[in-house]
Amino acid sequence: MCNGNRGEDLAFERFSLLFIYKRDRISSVSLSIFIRLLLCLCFVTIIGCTWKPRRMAHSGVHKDRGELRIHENLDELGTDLAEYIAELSEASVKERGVFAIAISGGSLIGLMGKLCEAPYNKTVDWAKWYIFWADERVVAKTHADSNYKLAKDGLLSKVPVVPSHVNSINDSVSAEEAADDYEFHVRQLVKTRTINVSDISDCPKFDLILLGMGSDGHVASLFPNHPVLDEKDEWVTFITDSPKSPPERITFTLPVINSASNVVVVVTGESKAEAVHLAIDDAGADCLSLPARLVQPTKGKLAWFLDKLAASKLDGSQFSE
Ligand SMILES: O=C1O[C@H](COP(=O)(O)O)[C@@H](O)[C@H](O)[C@H]1O
Repeated sequence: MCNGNRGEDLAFERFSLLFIYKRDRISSVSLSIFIRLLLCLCFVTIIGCTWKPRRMAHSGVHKDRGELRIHENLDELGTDLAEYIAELSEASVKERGVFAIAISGGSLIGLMGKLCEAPYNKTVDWAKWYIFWADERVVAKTHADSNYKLAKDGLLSKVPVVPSHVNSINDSVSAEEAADDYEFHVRQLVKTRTINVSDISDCPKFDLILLGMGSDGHVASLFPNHPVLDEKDEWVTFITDSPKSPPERITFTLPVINSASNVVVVVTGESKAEAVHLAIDDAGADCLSLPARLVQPTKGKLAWFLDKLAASKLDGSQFSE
C-alpha cells in the first residue's frame, strides 16, 4: 500500500513538473512571438515615418532609346541621380573591386551634388572610384572653363576619393598631345583592368559614363556635323574648333562611349527640349546624325535623366511604363 501511494505521488509530481515546463515553454514562446511582432511594428512605423516616396513625374522604357526617368524638378532629379550612381558603384565594386566612372562638365556636376551629402558621402565606397573625363577643355586646371576644376570644386573635394585615382588630362601641352596622352593613360589602365574591356572590341568598357547635352544636341565635346563623329579608331580625340568656347578640347569618341556598361545622359531645362525630342523620338532623318542620338551603347544600358521641362516635347506614345 505504502509503495502504491509513493508511486502515485511520483507520477503526480512528474505530471505537475511536465505541466509547469510546458506552461513555461508556451509562455516563453508566446513572449518571444509578441516581442518579434512588437519589433516588426516599430520597424514598420519608423520606415513609414522616414520613407519619402521618390517622386518621378514619369518613368518608362523607350522602345529603342533606353530608360527615361522624368522628374518634377531638379531636386528630385538630383536625389534619383545620386541613388542611381551609388547603386551602380556598389554593384561594380562588388563585381570588379573598382568603379571606373567618366564624368562630363557643365550643369551635370551641380546635379550630382547630392552624392556629397548623407547618406552617400558615407555609404559610397569612394576609395574604389577611378574618375575620368568624357571630355575636357584644354585650359589650365585652375581656369574657370576647366571641367576638372568644376568637378573638383563641386564634388571631388567634398568626398574621400583617392587623389591618385583622379585621372585628369595633361593641361600643359597642345590639344592633340593631351588627347594622345590621355588615350595612352586609359590604355594602361585597361591593361591592368582598372577599366574593364569590351567583350566585342578592344575598347575600354567604363562602368559608367555620365554625359550632359547642349541645346544643339552635343554630348561630351562631340558637336553636330563635326568630323570627329566619324572617328572609329581613336579612343580619345581632340578638336580645336569647338563652336562653344573654349575652342580646344579633348573628347572620348563614340566607340568608347558606346562600349560602356552604363551611359547616363542628364538633361534639364526648356531650352534643351527640342534637342531631347530629336535625340529620343522618331523625328525623321534630320535627327539621325545628332550627337546625342548617336549615343547607343552596344551592349550596355542607356538611361536619360530629364526634368519635366527638358522632356516637354517628347512623344509619350513611344515609351511604356
Ligand atoms: O561644353 C560642354 O557642354 C556640355 C553640356 O553642358 P551643359 O552646361 O549645357 O549641361 C557638357 O556635358 C560638356 O562636358 C561640356 O564640355
